[in-house]
Amino acid sequence: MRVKICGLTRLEDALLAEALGAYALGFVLAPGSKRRISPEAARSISAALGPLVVRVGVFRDQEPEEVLALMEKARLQVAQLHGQEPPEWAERVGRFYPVVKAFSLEGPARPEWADYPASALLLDGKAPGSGEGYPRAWALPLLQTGKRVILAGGITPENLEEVLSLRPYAIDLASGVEEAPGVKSQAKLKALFARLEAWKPGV
Ligand SMILES: O=C(O)c1ccccc1NCC(=O)[C@H](O)[C@H](O)COP(=O)(O)O
Repeated sequence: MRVKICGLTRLEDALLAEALGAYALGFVLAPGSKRRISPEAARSISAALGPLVVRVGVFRDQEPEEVLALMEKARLQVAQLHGQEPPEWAERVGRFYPVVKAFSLEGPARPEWADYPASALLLDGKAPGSGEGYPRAWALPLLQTGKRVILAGGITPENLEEVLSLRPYAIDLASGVEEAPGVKSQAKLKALFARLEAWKPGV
C-alpha cells in the first residue's frame, strides 16, 4: 500500500518516515495551516531524502502561478490542491506537475468528481489536517469509478484496516502520526508501518 505522510516540518521526521517505507511525503505550503513550512525549509528537507520518495506540495486556493513558483522553489514533484480550485487551475499546474485534487467530504463522494483534471483524487474529512474522519462508505461512489483515489482524514494506526479494506490507490495521514501539528511521533509512525506490514488483504 502506498502511504503518504503529510505535514512534515522536521528533517528527522521525514527521514524516519522514508526509512520506515513511506511512499510520499507532504509539505504544506498553504497559508493558515498549523503545519505550514517555508519553501526553503521544504527544499532543504527534500534535498536530504533519497531519490525514490515522492515529494508532494500541498496548496489551498493559491493561484496556479504561485503554486508553480513554490513547487520550483521547494523542489517538489507532485502538487496537491486542497481548496476550491477550478479545473482550469489544475490544468495549468498539470502542464508541469502531476496534480492530486482533494475534496473535503460532508456527505458521499460524487462520481462526477472523477472528471476533474487530476492524476488522482484525495478524499479528506471536512476540515483538512484536523484528524476528523467520515463514514468510509462515503468514498465508494468515487472508488467505483476506477479513478485513482487516495483516502485521508482521521486515519490512525488503530483504524487503518477499515480504510485498507476499501483498496484505495494510497492513504494519507497527518494528525494520526503526530505529537503536535507538524511534529511527528516516532512511536506512532513505527506503529503505523508495523500494522501495515502485518495487514493481510481479504480475498
Ligand atoms: O494539514 C494541514 O494543515 C492542511 C492545511 C490545508 C490544506 C491541507 C492540509 N493537510 C492536507 C493533508 O494532506 C492531510 O494529510 C489530510 O488532510 C489528512 O489529515 P489528517 O486527518 O490529520 O490525517
